[in-house]
Amino acid sequence: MDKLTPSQWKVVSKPYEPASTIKVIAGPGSGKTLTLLYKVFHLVTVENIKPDEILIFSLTNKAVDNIIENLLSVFEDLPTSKEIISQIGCYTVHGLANRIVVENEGMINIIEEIGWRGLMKLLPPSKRSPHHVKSYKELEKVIKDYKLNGNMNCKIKTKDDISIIEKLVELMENCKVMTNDDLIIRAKKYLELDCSHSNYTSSSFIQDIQKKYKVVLIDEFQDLYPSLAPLITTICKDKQLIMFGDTNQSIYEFLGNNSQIMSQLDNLHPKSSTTILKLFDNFRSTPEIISLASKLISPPSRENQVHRDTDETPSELVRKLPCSVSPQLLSFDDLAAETEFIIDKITQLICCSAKFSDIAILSRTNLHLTTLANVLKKYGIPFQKLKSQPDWMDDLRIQFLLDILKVCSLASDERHSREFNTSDKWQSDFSILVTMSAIKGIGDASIQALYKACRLKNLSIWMYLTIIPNFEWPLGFAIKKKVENYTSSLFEMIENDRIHQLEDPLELLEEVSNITHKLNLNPSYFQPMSDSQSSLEFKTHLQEMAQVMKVSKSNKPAGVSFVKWFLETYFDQTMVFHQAKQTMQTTGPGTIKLSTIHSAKGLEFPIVFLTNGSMSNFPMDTNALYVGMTRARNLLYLCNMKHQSLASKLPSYSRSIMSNEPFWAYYKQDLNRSASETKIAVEHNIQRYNQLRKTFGFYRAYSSLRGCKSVFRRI
Ligand SMILES: Nc1ncnc2c1ncn2[C@@H]1O[C@H](COP(=O)(O)OP(=O)(O)OP(=O)(O)O)[C@@H](O)[C@H]1O
Repeated sequence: MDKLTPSQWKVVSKPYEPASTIKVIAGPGSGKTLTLLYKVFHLVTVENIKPDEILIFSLTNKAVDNIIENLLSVFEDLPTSKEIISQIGCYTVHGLANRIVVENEGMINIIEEIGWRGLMKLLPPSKRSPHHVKSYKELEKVIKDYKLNGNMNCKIKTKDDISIIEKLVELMENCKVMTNDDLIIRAKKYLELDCSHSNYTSSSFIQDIQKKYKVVLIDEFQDLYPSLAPLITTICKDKQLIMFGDTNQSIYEFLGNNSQIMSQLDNLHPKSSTTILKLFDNFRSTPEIISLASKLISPPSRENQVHRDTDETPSELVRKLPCSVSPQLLSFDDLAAETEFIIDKITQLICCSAKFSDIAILSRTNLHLTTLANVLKKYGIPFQKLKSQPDWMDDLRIQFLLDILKVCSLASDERHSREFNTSDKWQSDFSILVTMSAIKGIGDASIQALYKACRLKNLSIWMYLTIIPNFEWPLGFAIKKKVENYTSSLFEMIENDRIHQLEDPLELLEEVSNITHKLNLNPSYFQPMSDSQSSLEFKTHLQEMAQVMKVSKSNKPAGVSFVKWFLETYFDQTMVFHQAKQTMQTTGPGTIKLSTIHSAKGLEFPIVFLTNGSMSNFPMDTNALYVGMTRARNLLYLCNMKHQSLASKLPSYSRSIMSNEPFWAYYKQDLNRSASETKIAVEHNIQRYNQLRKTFGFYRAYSSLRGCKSVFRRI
């Protein structure tokens, strides 16, 4: 721990005190995460706080992954390190809420794109006009507004409209379909249920939160938004709350103003038990990068100023020496010119001392990253997309398979409880509507007529289809045939309870894929997945899903059906698996990282390309730009970045990066790499680059690159 600075040590050594708050304000690269990790170490080894009395949470999976991974190295010298870490509670806010709700309600559905599209089918055509709700995204917003405010979005205002939305909300309720906001509200409700006033026995996790945890650490407090406040304040009250953050890196303002929740957290414990500390240093970026990035942020406000108790002064801000290369601001006429510049620059860097794994390309949109990924692929440059969740979970075809699994599992449960009037009797409806909506030829009118008939008979859709003779169904002959095909494809799984007998993940996946194959699905429902790479991509995603199923199988408790266990826990299991896989990938030959700025939060890279993509006419949000810039340790290239604070401060080109030997010596030292052979290599590197430049055909791009010609001439 001797490497901690005095200001970091001040945070770490502050004694444990119940019902108190330590707020640590810390700029990018100041060692916030490192200090949090050592704080946990100190709590366990010096303050006698047990690991299972510590709860850490953050908003993003990335931040949580980062903490878990680094805790291992902080505790590695202790013989029981793995055991200690497994006892510390480390969650995203939604992961924690999910655990509370699932422990109390069993399987729930967090609604995704395919679910919203299914719900959209229940809107009468007249309500799907530009004057009403024209896309599933709009429906999502209308329902969110309705649930939050009880009143309607301006597009839906008549009584008739309201009753339609009410019915959709009721369907969601019955089928335990939740948005992320619902999840948070529901978790808070369970936390507040008082055992003494009801028959309710709180789950073990709730008891842990209420009674066991003594210290709650929040990383990246600037990411919290107002609707999380009730849950978070309930969890943190009367514990020692230690929170780390930097308001300049607040990039979730679209979810609500961070200052609202912060004022509630700031006032959670009495002022006399609240300490504000600050970390000053920047260990990450070169002074050149920091100097440009600091132009974006306003000077610290009085409240955030140096705390009386700190030993250091802000003048100690930058720990690294100048590197002699300034960040470069470039503008391009079109996307092709920008991407060719990036490829050319990567070629130069790789021909010097950089590895692919040193480089990150950050953009604000996923769409732009996909374009860049295609270009990298074309040039054979290895890359990896950093995502908050793995690609397979975003694949609509996989979401469909998961929905079929849910139909089978839930409808089979309903079959068991037919005699009893349990609340579970409707739960399969949502997944049935979603999956039926994807079948070729079953139109919205049929779906609506069927759903209405089920409501009239007070039966779930599956019960209606299996109990009521088909001549009573309010459907035309051709549609009846399709619906019959649907029920007969699923019949064996549900009515004979085969779904709960299948214990082998691959067998289960095979059977459910066969069912899907029989359903004659409408390919347009799964757009934009219909291109030539699509089936290869699907195969990869299926393999990844199968791997997660195997992990799930390996930790399934006895006496629970595999499908139930998998559906309840696959989200958490996937995250563990995803994280392990990303760590493994860093040890290979190296890949360039592609990431949105949001997904790159909390990470650092030796070289960063920050691009605004096709949004070049729109200035980037200041905080997002600040976060992006401060991910870079040594080299920063800003492409098409329009911002008032940067425009007039365009630095001139630095000398060619390839022949800048002092820089490469600096670079290797910064990354603890051997400094030998730098000198001999320069000529050779330039030759190698020239060869690659010819192979890649950069001369063609040369004429279309504006502002970059000078770089080529100097080589
Ligand atoms: N006391 C220290 N001595 C040497 N290096 C340090 C020290 N503290 C932090 N670092 C290094 O500084 C870099 C940034 O640290 P860290 O990732 O913890 O910063 P952060 O404040 O969480 O940044 P951000 O807010 O941008 O996520 C890391 O490479 C870390 O190892």
